[in-house]
Amino acid sequence: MTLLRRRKAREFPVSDSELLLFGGALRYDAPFATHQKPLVRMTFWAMARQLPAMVATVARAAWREDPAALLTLLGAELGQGLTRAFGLVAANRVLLALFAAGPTAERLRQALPALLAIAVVTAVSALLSAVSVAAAGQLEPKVERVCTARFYRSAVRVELAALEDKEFHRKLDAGRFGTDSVRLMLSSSVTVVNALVGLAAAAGVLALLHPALVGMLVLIASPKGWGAVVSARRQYASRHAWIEHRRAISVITSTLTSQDSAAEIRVHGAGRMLVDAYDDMSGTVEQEQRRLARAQAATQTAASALSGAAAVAAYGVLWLLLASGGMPLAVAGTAVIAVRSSGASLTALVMQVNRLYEEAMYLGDLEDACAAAERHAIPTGGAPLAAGVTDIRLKKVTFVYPEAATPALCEVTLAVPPGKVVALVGENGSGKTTLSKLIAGLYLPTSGRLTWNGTDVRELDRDQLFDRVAVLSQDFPRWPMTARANVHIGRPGQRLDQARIERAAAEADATDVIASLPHQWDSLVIKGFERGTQISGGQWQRLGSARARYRRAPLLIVDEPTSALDPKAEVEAFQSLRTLTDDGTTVLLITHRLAATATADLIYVLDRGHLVGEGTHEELMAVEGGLYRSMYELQAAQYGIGPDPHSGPARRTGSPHAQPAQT
Ligand SMILES: Nc1ncnc2c1ncn2[C@@H]1O[C@H](COP(=O)(O)OP(=O)(O)OP(=O)(O)O)[C@@H](O)[C@H]1O
Repeated sequence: MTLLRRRKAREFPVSDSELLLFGGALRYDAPFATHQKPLVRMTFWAMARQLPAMVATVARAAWREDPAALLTLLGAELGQGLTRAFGLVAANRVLLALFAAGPTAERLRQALPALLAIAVVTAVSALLSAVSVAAAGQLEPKVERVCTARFYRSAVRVELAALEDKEFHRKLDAGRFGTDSVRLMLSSSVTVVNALVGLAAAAGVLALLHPALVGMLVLIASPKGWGAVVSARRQYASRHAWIEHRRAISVITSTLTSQDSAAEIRVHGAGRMLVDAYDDMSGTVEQEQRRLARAQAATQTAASALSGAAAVAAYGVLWLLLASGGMPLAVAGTAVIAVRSSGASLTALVMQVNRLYEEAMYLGDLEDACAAAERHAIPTGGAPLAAGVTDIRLKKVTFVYPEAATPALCEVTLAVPPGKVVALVGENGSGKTTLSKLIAGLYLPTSGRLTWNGTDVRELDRDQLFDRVAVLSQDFPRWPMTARANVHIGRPGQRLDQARIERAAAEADATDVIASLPHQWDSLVIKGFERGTQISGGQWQRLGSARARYRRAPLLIVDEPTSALDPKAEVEAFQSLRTLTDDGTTVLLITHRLAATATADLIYVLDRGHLVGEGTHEELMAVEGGLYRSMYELQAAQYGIGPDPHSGPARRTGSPHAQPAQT
């Protein structure tokens, strides 16, 4: 340990190919990587000092989930320690009987009860070991499941605004790597406890037999312990170093057989260059492994030599004690057995302390992430929201993204009348998507008031609000599941209803897409798996639309719902949106296709976060020099159409906002 502590952290060579292809070693940018350097620099004894705290952390987690299993596990481990102590005492009795004076048959008869005791103790120890394995098997997955579920449950309830904070996001991301740490720590803790109890049992028995024997145990075991610590630390540091080279190798080799790079690999000759790079990088790994093996062999030899010298010294003292009559032969024999069995416990202890310390860091991340996620959680409960109605109003709503210099929305005042198609238009970055996210309750206004049915969104029960909203965003999730599950996940709280799924697909014009899949609804819409297939962007858009329709929410927010559709499908998609209002659904439509917004009941025009116009298409077109009119005319000129698009069915009602508010 001192050896590694005194030396500066070893720099491992980077191959020429890594320099050429990656500009140096290929290091992760992931949050867990930040632990690797401190871990390698940490001394063994500093880690060992934290051992009680680490074992206590994992014991607390286990106690919370299954106290009975934890007690069984502890009992079994302590019991094994006791059986080891009894075993040594019994071995001592056997040796006493065997070394006593008298005929051999008599001595054997005298040793028989102790021999039987050894057999019983061995059986009990095996039984306790089985109990320990069973209890650990019950406890480990349970503790892992509960910790993981707690983390993900907290993570999915975090306010969207909190996720904008890079530091918070990093913390949350780091938590993911701690989800299996608690299980690994539990298993390491069991080994550590087992080794400690074993060592304590051996030391206790030896102290009872003769105080000098404890010193002898320490003397012989110390060089072995030193060797184990140095080897474990070196192996650990080396693994972290060559893992970077391994990673670089696997990044390269994965491209060699990939379909995406197949053409360039052949035509450009990239394959030859990458295979040569593989050779070069593997050489670096081999070199590091050779160095490690030589260093480990040297340490092992030094530890064995020291241990041998210590053994000679200790056995010399033993000889003197025996010769002077200060110690019976049987006691010396027992000491030899105890020393030999303690060696294995010591090595296991050293190996697991490193492991425990590393996992404790990840578990610390998990605890931090859960605590942070709970601090930023969307509140549960709040004012109830009446069913169905979607009377939504914004009064002087301003919204600034965390860490943003300027507001995304400035003092926006508008109303979303129920059962209408309301369009949000404006140039890129004008605030349309942000506004829709505020209406959906995903962000809370920085200032101003946003109400649903007269209640401020800050006071509302947000779960009830979410329940009233369906979202079809530009970048809607493409779930790596079956086509059926991709639609059903739109309303996961209700029982899967195949007839409703098919209706939603028909409304979204997705029936033909499903029919064309190799296993229809059971097809996995992800490539590389059995029943898996890849579908096009437009087909995905229809599946996403089916999901939003399956949800059947009073407010449907659609953000560029047709960007991947062909022209015919696009016209049909906009027409079918209008039919949704038949059953009172409010549609909030965000699109740059102004021919489609022209048929909306009400259009809001945004410009750099400000509301600069509202009204029907005709009203907004009547505003000379207005933003809407200029945008529309620009698009119309491209397609050669006039001011009245007639591209979809006419609105069935007049404008709810007769006053154009172009500013
Ligand atoms: N997560 C974010 N963090 C910080 N700023 C953001 C974030 N999302 C959007 N913005 C900024 O807020 C402003 C409004 O963006 P928003 O996405 O609402 O515009 P948009 O009108 O929907 O644009 P587009 O037509 O390109 O989809 C832009 O200046 C954008 O850069």
